[in-house]
Order: sequence, then C-alpha cells, then structure tokens
Amino acid sequence: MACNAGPMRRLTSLLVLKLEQRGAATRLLARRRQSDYASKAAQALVASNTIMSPEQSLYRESETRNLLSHFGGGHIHLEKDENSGIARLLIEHEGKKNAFSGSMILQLADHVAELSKWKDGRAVIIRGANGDFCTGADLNFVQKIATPVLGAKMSIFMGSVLAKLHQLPLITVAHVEGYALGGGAELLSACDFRAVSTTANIGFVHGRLGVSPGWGGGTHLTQLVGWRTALRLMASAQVLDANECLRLGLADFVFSNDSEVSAWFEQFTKTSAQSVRAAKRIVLNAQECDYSESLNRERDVFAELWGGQRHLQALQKLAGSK
Ligand SMILES: CC[C@H](C(=O)O)C(=O)SCCNC(=O)CCNC(=O)[C@H](O)C(C)(C)COP(=O)(O)OP(=O)(O)OC[C@H]1O[C@@H](n2cnc3c(N)ncnc32)[C@H](O)[C@@H]1OP(=O)(O)O
Repeated sequence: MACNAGPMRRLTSLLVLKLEQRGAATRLLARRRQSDYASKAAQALVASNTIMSPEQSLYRESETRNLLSHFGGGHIHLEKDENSGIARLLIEHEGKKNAFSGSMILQLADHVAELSKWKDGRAVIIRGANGDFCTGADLNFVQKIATPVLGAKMSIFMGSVLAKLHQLPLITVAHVEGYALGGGAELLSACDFRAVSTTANIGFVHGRLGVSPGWGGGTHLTQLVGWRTALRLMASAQVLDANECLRLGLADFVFSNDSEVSAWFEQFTKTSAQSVRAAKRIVLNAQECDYSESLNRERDVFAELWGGQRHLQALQKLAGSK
C-alpha cells in the first residue's frame, strides 16, 4: 500500500488547473472546424459538466479509456514465462518507430494491471520492436488531442500507468535500442534499470514541441540523475548516446549485442523470486515512506519470509553441509 496519496492528489490538481483553462479551450475549439472524431470528442468533453465541474467527479477513467480507444495503431505484446517468472513487453508500431497510439496506452495499462497481480513474477523486460525503443506519443494522435483538457486526461491516465509500472512488485528493466524520445524516455525512466545499447539515442525532447514531460518522466528523471542534470536535459532537449547516459546515471549498463544484455540480466535470476519481490518492496517503501514507517515495513517483509518453506530448505542445505 502506498504511504501517501500524493501522486493522485497532484494529478487531480493538474486537472483542476486544466479546468480553469476550460474557457480558453472552449473558445479555441469553437474557432476550429469540427471535422474529425477527436475534435468532436474534445468539444463533447469540454461541454460536459459531469467531467468538467470541479465540484463533481473530476476525472472518469472510463471516459478517458473511451477517448483513447478511438486512436488505434500498433500493439503492445505481453509474454509471461511462468517457469522463470520473467515477462517481456514488446512495443510495436510499424512505420512510427513504436510511438504510442491511444490503443497502445490502453494495452500497456491492462498489461501493467496483469503484472501487478502476477504472484510468481520476478522481472519484466520492456523492449521496442525493430531496433527502436519508442519515440513517445504518436504525433498524429497528439495533434488530435492538443487541447488543455484532453491533454490533462491523457496525462492523468498514462501518468498513472507509468506510476503503477514503477511500483510493480517485480523488477522492471528497459532494454533500450535506437530512439527513445519524449514519452519513450519517460517510459524508460519509470523502470528500475536501463540496459542501453550503443545504438541508443535517448532524449527528453518535449521542449522541442513547446511542452514538458507529463507522464511522470520529469520526476523519475530527477530521481535518477539529480535536479541539475534533469533540468539541463529537459531544458535543452538534448539527445544522449549510451555512454553519456551511463555517465549521468540514466543507464545502468551499456551493451552492443543481445548476448551481453542477457548475461547482465542473469544477476537478477540468482535468488528466489520471493527475495527479488521482497527487495523491490523494501526499496519502494524507502522511496515513498518516512524513515520509521519504512523500517516498520521492512520488518513486515522480513517476517513474511523468515521461517518459511524456502528459508528452511535453504538453511537445511547450507547449514546441513557444515
Ligand atoms: C506526452 C508525450 C510526449 C509529448 O507530446 O509531450 C511525446 O512523446 S511527443 C513525441 C516526441 N517524439 C518526437 O518528437 C519524435 C519525432 N520523430 C523524430 O524526430 C524522427 O522521426 C526520429 C528522430 C525519431 C527519426 O528520424 P529518421 O529521420 O531516422 O526517421 P523518420 O523521421 O523518417 O521516421 C520514420 C517514420 O517514423 C515516424 N515517426 C517517428 N516518430 C514518430 C512519432 N512520435 N509519431 C508519429 N510518427 C513518428 C516518422 O514520421 C516517419 O514516418 P514516415 O511516414 O516514414 O514519414
């Protein structure tokens, strides 16, 4: 359980801010020709009191799901290996360098929900198809939801998906090749580890589009590289190669072929899945809770494993051989 409700509260504040811009969005929309679905959906959402009134429910997930479902293309595949406890997520959007469509965001949400319930999971590895990681949101989709209100809804939804990915009870690894730009850089920064290919080009390039990260990537980047470097990377929209990422702490490992990354990943298969999951819970608590609460939770995690079947078997094997 999370130590505080901070992330959701902040997302809600964002929507309240966007609601204050509703007047401007309405005027802007009124000036536009309403020729495609997105414009009509935007108009309907802006006009809808049930969504827009701050006194009423501010954010309805089902409505955002409905909106996103209208922007198709690409696929996110999930493959779970029950024996090893290792899952693979493959991001695939042909001809768009694996950029996220609305339906891909929904698929990622569903896969993350499934992984959160996977009791025997040890790790998930996220990779893009055909030599690129992900170039963020599909710009055609972005263009169609470029209103403050729709942007806030999309950002609340995807921000929450990436927060859940970050908080999964298993290790998350981004296997990064080729381009990882905008939202793609946000996705990799939500993971626990980043194995980065010598072919990689990673950039928080949102500034080039006149915006800033909105999927939690700015926060995760700051936690990874410190505030000064994060500020520089976001403000300059600089695109980094693998060695620069390693130097700054944005990469954990640099590889030039698949066998090197497999060998590096082996380190996470040496202990039981239970111990891996316990370690993940402990570090999440240390990040999210105050010191004494984190210590209490660490003891709870310990108590769940101590004296259990695996512990006793290991003791018998190790102590018995002495
Ligand atoms: C919240 C999300 C966040 C935001 O809006 O805040 C974002 O993620 S915005 C998106 C940020 N990403 C970008 O700005 C990347 C845009 N793409 C590029 O700069 C280039 O395509 C690049 C550098 C990735 C690759 O350049 P290269 O010359 O090697 O190839 P092409 O440009 O010809 O790309 C091939 C093909 O892919 C299409 N493409 C690439 N990225 C996207 C994207 N994000 N959305 C839609 N389509 C994308 C590109 O248009 C080409 O298509 P083609 O039909 O062949 O012209």
